Amino acid sequence: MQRNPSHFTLMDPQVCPPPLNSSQSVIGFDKSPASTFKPGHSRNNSSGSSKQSKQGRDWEIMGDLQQLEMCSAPGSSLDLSIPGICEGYLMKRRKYPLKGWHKRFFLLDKGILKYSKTQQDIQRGKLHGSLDVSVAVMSINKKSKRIDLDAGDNLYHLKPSYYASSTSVYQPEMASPAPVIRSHPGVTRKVSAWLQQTHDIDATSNDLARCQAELTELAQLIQRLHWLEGGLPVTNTDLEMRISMQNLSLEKPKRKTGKVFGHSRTLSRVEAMGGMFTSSHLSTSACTGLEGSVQSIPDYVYSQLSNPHGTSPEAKKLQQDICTASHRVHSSLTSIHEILSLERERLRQAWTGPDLRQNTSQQLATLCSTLSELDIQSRLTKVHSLSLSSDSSEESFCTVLPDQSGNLFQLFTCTKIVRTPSMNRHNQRAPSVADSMAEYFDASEVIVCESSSEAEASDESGLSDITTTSTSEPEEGHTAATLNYRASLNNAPAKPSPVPTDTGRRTTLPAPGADNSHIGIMTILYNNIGKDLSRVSMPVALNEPLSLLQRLSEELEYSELLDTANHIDDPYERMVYVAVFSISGYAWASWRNRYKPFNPVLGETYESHREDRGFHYISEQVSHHPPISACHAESENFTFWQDQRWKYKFWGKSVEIISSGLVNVNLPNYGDHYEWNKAVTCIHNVLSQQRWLEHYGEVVIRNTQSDVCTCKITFVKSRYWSSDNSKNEVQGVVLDQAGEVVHRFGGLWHEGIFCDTLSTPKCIWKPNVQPEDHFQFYGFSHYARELNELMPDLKAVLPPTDTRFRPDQRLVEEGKMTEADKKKDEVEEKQRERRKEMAKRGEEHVPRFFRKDVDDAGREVWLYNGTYWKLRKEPGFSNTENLHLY
Ligand SMILES: CC(C)CCC[C@@H](C)[C@H]1CC[C@H]2[C@@H]3CC=C4C[C@@H](O)CC[C@]4(C)[C@H]3CC[C@]12C
Repeated sequence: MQRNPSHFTLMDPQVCPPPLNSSQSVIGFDKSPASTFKPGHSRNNSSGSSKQSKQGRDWEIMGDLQQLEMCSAPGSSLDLSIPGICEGYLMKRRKYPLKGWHKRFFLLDKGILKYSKTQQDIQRGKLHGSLDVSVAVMSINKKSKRIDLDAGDNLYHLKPSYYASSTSVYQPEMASPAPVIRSHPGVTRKVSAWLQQTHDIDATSNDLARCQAELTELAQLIQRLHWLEGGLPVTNTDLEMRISMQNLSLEKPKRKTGKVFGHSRTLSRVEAMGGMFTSSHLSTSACTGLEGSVQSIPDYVYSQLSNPHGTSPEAKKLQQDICTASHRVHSSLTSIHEILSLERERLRQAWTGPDLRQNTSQQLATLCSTLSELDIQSRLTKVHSLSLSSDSSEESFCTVLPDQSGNLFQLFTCTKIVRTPSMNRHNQRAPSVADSMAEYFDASEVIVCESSSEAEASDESGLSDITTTSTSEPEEGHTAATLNYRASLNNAPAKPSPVPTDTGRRTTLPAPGADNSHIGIMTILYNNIGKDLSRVSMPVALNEPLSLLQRLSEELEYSELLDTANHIDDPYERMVYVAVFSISGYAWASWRNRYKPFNPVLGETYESHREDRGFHYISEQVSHHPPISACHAESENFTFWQDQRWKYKFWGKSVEIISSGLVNVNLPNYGDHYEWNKAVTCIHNVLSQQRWLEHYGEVVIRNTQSDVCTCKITFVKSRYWSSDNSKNEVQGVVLDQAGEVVHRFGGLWHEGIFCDTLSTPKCIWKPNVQPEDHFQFYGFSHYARELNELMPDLKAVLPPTDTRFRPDQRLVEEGKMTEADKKKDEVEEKQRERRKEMAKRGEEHVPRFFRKDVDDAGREVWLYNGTYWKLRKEPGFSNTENLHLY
């Protein structure tokens, strides 16, 4: 199996500046072991380039489109002109509303792909969306003729229209081989703008060309003159050779001869003169009279030529021509010089001017990290495809990446990971990029990651119909409604919080979050290709001081909504409150995109006993393969439980997190049992610092105890123009048995939800105000800051498996990153040893506080076994046998 990235060609060194090397790749690259980047690749090596040989069965790497382009000399058959407009119908996948493939008119112009329902719409400027292809990662599945375009902020799934439906019109222009797309992302655009302004440079090159022509003319004239005199062509070497043959010295002449040979004396004559010819003949007293200086050979020739003695009229004419030509050359060169001086001055002014000076270093830093990420990303994809080359189960997926300059594309293979039941356990394949992302996010060993084609298959099978919604496109109706909800929310009076705000707990963390912007995420993945990633320790600087178990408990931050619901007699209104509770659990996402939670080790627990809120919560990591966190909370007003497992889809720039466990709530006063799925969480631009999170898809809430009503909530995908107003929209309806809308509500999941169909329309929920210094402290809310606090009274009663005792997480909280890194390795190593030991004994880990069960629909669920709080009370964890995980 080939995993060596060494034959990777990213750019042609002859034409382009070479890509950054490891030490340059990321500005201020960190010193952590995981981030030492050793590409060791040789450039311009054919094995990684153009139309790469087949990798595996269906795999093909087309690595060097850009090279072809760049190397093509003027006049070669390759067309280097700016591509024209490319347009036509394509099928675009959408899952909500009207799930399926929809025919859309696409237009690709200057690297921007726009689409609309019809050509007329595009012409009228009525766009449905647009995407900058130059910044997108393109995956091509040759078999199913599918293209996925992931531009970080936008994700398109496309296929030619004639594949999708027989009724659709065949569009030859779209079916023809895809044109090589050249585009101009940010910097290139600026440079080209600069170049366009410098028209004079073009004039300079014209001048130069003219100069060259004149010089050629001059040379011809000289030669003609020479021949006219009956001589042979003269060159420096020629002359030198003859001089040396004559044993002539070019040194200072010893004596001065009064005799001056006329210009018609040629070297052939010199030769003929034999010993008579001395070095003094090279001293042209007629020209310089400088006895002591030795002329250069061209000077000599020139002086000979310019000697007017005994010239024929024809020779005279030639001399004149030579002079005129020389003058022309001189004036051309003068004007070139002037232009260059002017340009130099312009550049100097621009450089010393405030604009550029201020921005340059920042721009450079961004540019460098973008370049390095692209570089690494491309290599990673390539290496990844190589690592899978012996696996025959992949389909032909081809990833097209923009190169550094953004002008051209490089094609690499990506993979389809076929999901087989055996994959959940001991599978033998090499880790994939997708897995790597999964591993990276939760440091687990194997997570199933769907490829796009598989996602489609699962779509079509109706499986995860709701949860895999990745293209819940915004509707015009949504916008108008959201505007109204927003206005209502703004007008709604600020409600005093029903839970006491002063909890007596800490309001800040011991230390601010470490800056991790220098950590190249792709670099980490790249460095660990081919390794078992569970054995690779991720730099702890990427972690926030909370574990996923604690993170899940954050979904109860607005538990008062359930308290209220448990006292509402009207089932429809009750449903509204349950729905808004489910939305409130997503509010954290607008502030938390820079760090990842700690992945709990198997058997890790976390309790949250909130007397102020009237509930107690317990959670446990019940499975490591696949990672499953189970939790359970109880209060007099509700019971809340869920077991979450998630899959990742890595599209090249964004990661979609698809949770598969259901969330459950019981309201004891009415005997209700609500259950609902989770929306998809998407981390856009995951590899860069412009990362942002979005939730989208449809969530359906059912009451398993009564079919009086159901609720549908839509997390609307942001629009392509992505103004802040169109982000984070959410809207829902409560439907009665007949499917009639009883209530409507909506708003933004980070700003609040308004319901206008209640007898008194009202704002149901607004998130708590974020602390002012939240950016400094991991984006944590007041609530999140309290989660890892270890008060002395708690310390005495907690089991040693509680997350609060995790030493690495505690060190991160204290800002001691180096120690934390070391401790994290130890904790992970301990977990591996425990696993090995158990395997040796043939034992399987049995969770302590949860048991596996099967629900009415036949799904595997993890339910609380009711022992935690009892044991905690009697005999107390200090008197029980506990696991010692850290
Ligand atoms: C590059 C890194 C540092 C970016 C940050 C990644 C963050 C945003 C990712 C990493 C792990 C992710 C979490 C993994 C699992 C779940 C459970 C699911 O039911 C809701 C989403 C949630 C809670 C995810 C939210 C986003 C998350 C926290």
